[in-house]
Amino acid sequence: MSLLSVKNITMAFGSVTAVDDVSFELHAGQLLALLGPNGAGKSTCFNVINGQLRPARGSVRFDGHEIAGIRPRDIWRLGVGRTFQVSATFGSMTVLENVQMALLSFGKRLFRFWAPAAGFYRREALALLERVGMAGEAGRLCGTLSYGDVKRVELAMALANRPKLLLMDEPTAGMAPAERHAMMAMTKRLVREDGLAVLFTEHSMDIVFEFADRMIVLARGKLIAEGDSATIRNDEAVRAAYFGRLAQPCMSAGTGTPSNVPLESL
Ligand SMILES: Nc1ncnc2c1ncn2[C@@H]1O[C@H](COP(=O)(O)OP(=O)(O)OP(=O)(O)O)[C@@H](O)[C@H]1O
Repeated sequence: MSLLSVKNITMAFGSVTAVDDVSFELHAGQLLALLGPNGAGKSTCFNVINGQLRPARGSVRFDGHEIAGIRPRDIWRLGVGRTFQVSATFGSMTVLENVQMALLSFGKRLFRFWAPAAGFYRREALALLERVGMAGEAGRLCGTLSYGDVKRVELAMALANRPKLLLMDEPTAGMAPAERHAMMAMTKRLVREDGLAVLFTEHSMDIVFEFADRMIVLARGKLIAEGDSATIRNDEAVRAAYFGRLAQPCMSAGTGTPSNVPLESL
């Protein structure tokens, strides 16, 4: 059975239908890429799933619960985590303290009265940092880390909630090529080892084709294709609506780095 089942969701802003009757499924232990050109509706889809937007129509079922329209915090509590494009860490706190804060935030709901005695989850925080390859940097201030290392800490923080589903918004944006590769390899390991489900947006097609188990493609709010990399590469609708634009590689918003590589070169 699917962990996440999105059925016929529609979301409009005035006259713009940002997401138009979109349905897809995601299973535990899968890495699913949500693709589409700028303005296709990817962020809107994310925001519907994490509760920031209530869809006009449709259903979002997660782990046996209908979550469309319920509060983001309640969705988070059910096990939907999220990483953001903008940094969510405190630069003046250490790597360890940032992760301890995330654990405290989660722990409060389970051990509200025990939290002060919990040693601020030092051991648990170190274990999470170990998983993302950052235990050796535990004592450093987050503000002194490289961009790629901040992203690793953010991943550890997102894992503190023990999510079953992680939404990752352009996890490799702004990273150097080697960092991008390492980040996605680590994410894939978590997916395989923990049975985590990951839904991610990504403008770098080389990353998507290398790491995603499956991909879905939106164009002007509609889901136009779904499948593995071979299916997506050869899909005429995708080439026309999305990859056709790659003949002139565009720049990824905010990063100033080339966001796409031509389909022909993959
Ligand atoms: N809060 C809003 N108010 C009005 N229009 C919005 C709002 N959010 C999104 N839109 C519109 O909905 C459409 C889909 O936007 P969305 O941000 O979901 O696309 P996207 O695929 O995430 O784009 P990008 O890759 O550029 O982030 C766009 O036409 C956008 O202008």
